[in-house]
Amino acid sequence: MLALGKLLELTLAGREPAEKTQLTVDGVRMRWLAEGALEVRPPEARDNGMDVLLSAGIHGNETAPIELLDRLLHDIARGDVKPRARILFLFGNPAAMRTGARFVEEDLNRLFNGRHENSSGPEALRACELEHLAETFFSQPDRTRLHYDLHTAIRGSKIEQFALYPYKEGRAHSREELARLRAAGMEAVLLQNKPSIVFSAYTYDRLGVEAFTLELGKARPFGQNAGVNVTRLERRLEQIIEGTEPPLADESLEGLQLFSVAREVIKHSDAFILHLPADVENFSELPKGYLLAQDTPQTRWVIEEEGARIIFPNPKVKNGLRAGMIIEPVSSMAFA
Ligand SMILES: O=C(O)CCC(=O)N[C@@H](CCC(=O)O)C(=O)O
Ligand SMILES: [Zn+2]
Repeated sequence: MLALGKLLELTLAGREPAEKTQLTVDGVRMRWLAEGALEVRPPEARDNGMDVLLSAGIHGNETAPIELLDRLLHDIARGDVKPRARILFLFGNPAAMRTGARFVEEDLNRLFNGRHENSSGPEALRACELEHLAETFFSQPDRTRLHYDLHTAIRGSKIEQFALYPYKEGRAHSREELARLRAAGMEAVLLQNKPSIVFSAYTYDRLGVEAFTLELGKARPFGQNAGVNVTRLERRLEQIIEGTEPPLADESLEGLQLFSVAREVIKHSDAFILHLPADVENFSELPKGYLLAQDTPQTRWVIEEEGARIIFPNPKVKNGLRAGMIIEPVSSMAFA
């Protein structure tokens, strides 16, 4: 296999490849761009006009998606997968991946859309670099643009695999993309209703990409991901890359649950208390009237929404950051 197919090995070892560009037997060009960043380009005659950014390891301890991208890249380097799309593979936070930690100094996925400018640690520099890599990759005109930022969650979940769909004022969420997510095995989509500072929100908002954060299961160390079933996503990614995907208009949304964000719970101070058990699962239901969290001075989050659920509860985040999201169901009729 071509040495550049071993991007994960290079990244974990903190090494640069001796040769920065290599060609597969099928004439697919692989180009190492920076640490954890590799561009794959089909021969011009085979290029189908699609640009796909696949990122993982934005949180260093979320290894199942990293292993998935590693397998895809091996298959391309061996010539077993023959891309018709241009692809940018990104391993987001190599330093955190090397230590198996979510981050080194601060959460990389809270530093996009300009937030990195207020900070100077390793993650701020990396967020800036990732923005530039994505911007350059998506700078070619008149191409179809897709970004899947792959994650696993800190806790278990009542709905195992789901996507978060960023928001931009005046831009509609796409039914075809929802159908593609369903076909890729996602069981739910959370439709955001305000701008955000995560990586997928940057590519969606600033670069006009159809972009999503995908949650694939529970975070575990390398080699311990047998419980995270990414088969449907992996097959779909191969189809997207090879340009063999069935027409999206024919795909149904059946089985896809839709939610929207009712409220974000922001931790303001060290006095923040979250009234949930430590092992609560994502998508757990919250009854009306329930005191979910409190903070000073006199800030209380009491559940008012019908059918409310919690995702990503985390009282340990830094002050000023999201400590959970209260979400509510949305009818899929809007996309009928
Ligand atoms: O399990 C958790 O609490 C966090 C899992 C995770 O990393 N989720 C992403 C979601 C990004 C988004 O809002 O699109 C994150 O929190 O960065
Ligand atoms: Zn994550």
